[in-house]
Amino acid sequence: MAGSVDPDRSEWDVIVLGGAAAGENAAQYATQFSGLDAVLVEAELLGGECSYWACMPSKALLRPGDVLDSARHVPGVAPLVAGGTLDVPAVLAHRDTVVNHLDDTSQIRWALDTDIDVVRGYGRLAGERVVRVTGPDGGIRTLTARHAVVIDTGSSSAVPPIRGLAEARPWTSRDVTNLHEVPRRVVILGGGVVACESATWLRSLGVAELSLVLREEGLLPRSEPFAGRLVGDALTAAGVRLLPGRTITEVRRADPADTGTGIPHGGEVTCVLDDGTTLAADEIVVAAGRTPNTGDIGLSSVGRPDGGYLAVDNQQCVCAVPGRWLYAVGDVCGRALLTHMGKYQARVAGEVIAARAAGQHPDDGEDSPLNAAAGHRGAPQVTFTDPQVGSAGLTEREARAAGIDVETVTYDMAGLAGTYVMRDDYTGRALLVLDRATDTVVGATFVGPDIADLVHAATTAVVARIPVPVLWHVVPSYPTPSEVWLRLLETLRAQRTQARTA
Ligand SMILES: Cc1cc2nc3c(=O)[nH]c(=O)nc-3n(C[C@H](O)[C@H](O)[C@H](O)COP(=O)(O)OP(=O)(O)OC[C@H]3O[C@@H](n4cnc5c(N)ncnc54)[C@H](O)[C@@H]3O)c2cc1C
Ligand SMILES: NC(=O)c1ccc[n+]([C@@H]2O[C@H](COP(=O)([O-])OP(=O)(O)OC[C@H]3O[C@@H](n4cnc5c(N)ncnc54)[C@H](O)[C@@H]3O)[C@@H](O)[C@H]2O)c1
Repeated sequence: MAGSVDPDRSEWDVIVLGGAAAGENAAQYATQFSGLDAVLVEAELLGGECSYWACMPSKALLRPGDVLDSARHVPGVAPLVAGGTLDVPAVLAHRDTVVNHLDDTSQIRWALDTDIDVVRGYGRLAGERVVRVTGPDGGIRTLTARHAVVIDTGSSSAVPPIRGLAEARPWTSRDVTNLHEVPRRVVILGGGVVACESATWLRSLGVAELSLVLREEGLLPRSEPFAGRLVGDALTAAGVRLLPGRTITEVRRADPADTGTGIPHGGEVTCVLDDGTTLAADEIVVAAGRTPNTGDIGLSSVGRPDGGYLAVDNQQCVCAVPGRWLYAVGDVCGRALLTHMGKYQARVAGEVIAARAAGQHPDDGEDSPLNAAAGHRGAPQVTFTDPQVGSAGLTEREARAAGIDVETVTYDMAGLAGTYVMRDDYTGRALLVLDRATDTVVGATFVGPDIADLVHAATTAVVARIPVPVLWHVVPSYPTPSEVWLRLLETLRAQRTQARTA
């Protein structure tokens, strides 16, 4: 579907460069009650990476394996699924439905229904409040913003400079989320979130030989160490080979080919490891972090270096650009590479833009609704592995690095009535990180099946700085996994009593 606009129009109040979910939110929040108008400039598909090549397809691929595994551990249900495997074509067809068959018609319709215009093409800044767009036909349009430009150009898979790797045309997150053929043997480079989630669905879809090569000693290096251990134990039990403390030094593929997204990009791949051993596979997946899409968006035209993450203040205004007209939201800021955090930043940026356009000077005090510091204090994340890993706020390591007087408390998630009735093999653990000085929770991590929804309570506790004595009055329902909060408080009290009497 084409964009909406009069091809001769060249001026809007707000221009959003990059039409992912965060950019859509920035446009919506800037315009909805202000009388301002906005345009989204999008080079590929409105909705961005999350909708088509990241969160949504990955969760569609993970859910069937999760359900099957749960069923295998519920007495009375287990015999119904014994020996069963996933219907792979049906799983991939459902994934295609979830990504709208890579068609953004419904997103364009949402934008137009919300009175937000869309220009298709690749945009670059060309001076203060000016964006130059190269359209699909090669034509160039110059757009001017009366008030603000918001950058939401996102990030792409980083491909490390390993000899032969780029030439071998490895799968990136776009291929592994949009796979159309399941390779028999796969090597994954990386041990972070993309590596662990991809390993989980590839194994459930039937990859026979799956190896993870990670340079750290444990998986999920940004999480609490016990999270990586529990996910690693489960992957190993599922037959995945973990190669911790290893890197790939060279990749060889005789016949790399542009076969299309999610189809093996050629024949056999040979990976040479740093200990001299080799791994043969039908595909290699690079899951080695992200690179911000800032190398070719005209930053030098506004006095900023091309490339790298964009430093922003707590109202998402790009630092060191005079006049407070340039904002950035989402992965390009490098603050938290998560869809919900990008959208949160966008809500703040949009309202700040509307307020400033109305001649106001929006309060940027720490707990003001127009300051994004509070939300980042409790930033939540769920990694949809088996077991899931959910967290909010700081890890113990981060809290200590921030100079906090740290106290921790941990509890075995299997010791709860709510998890006991859930399945016959429940394994999990919870950890709270507390600030002794304020007696508040500054971080929390939960690991276990179906813990995703525990995280929001933790986010609330961290963001609202709820004191521990008040948390005693926040009563969890019985029998649910939320009872872990009560058990953590009881354990904390016992620890403190013991420390006083020791
Ligand atoms: C496999 C995978 C799974 C993930 N799962 C989750 C999850 O479950 N939950 C979660 O919260 N996060 C998840 N993430 C992270 C999430 O996808 C990103 O944080 C999110 O997509 C970032 O959104 P964004 O707004 O920064 O931009 P992006 O989604 O990266 O999109 C940027 C948009 O800008 C466009 N663009 C770029 N340059 C230009 C230009 N010059 N002109 C015009 N348009 C341009 C692009 O075409 C694109 O549409 C996952 C990531 C991956 C890789
Ligand atoms: N469920 C979710 O919320 C979800 C799911 C997927 C991705 N994401 C987001 O996407 C982002 C990207 O995920 P990711 O897993 O790619 O990144 P990551 O930062 O989580 O992990 C990157 C991994 O690659 C390794 N690595 C990096 N450079 C390397 C090199 N040169 N050689 C060898 N190994 C190297 C790192 O050591 C690490 O193990 C994350 O920040 C995450 O927030 C979120």
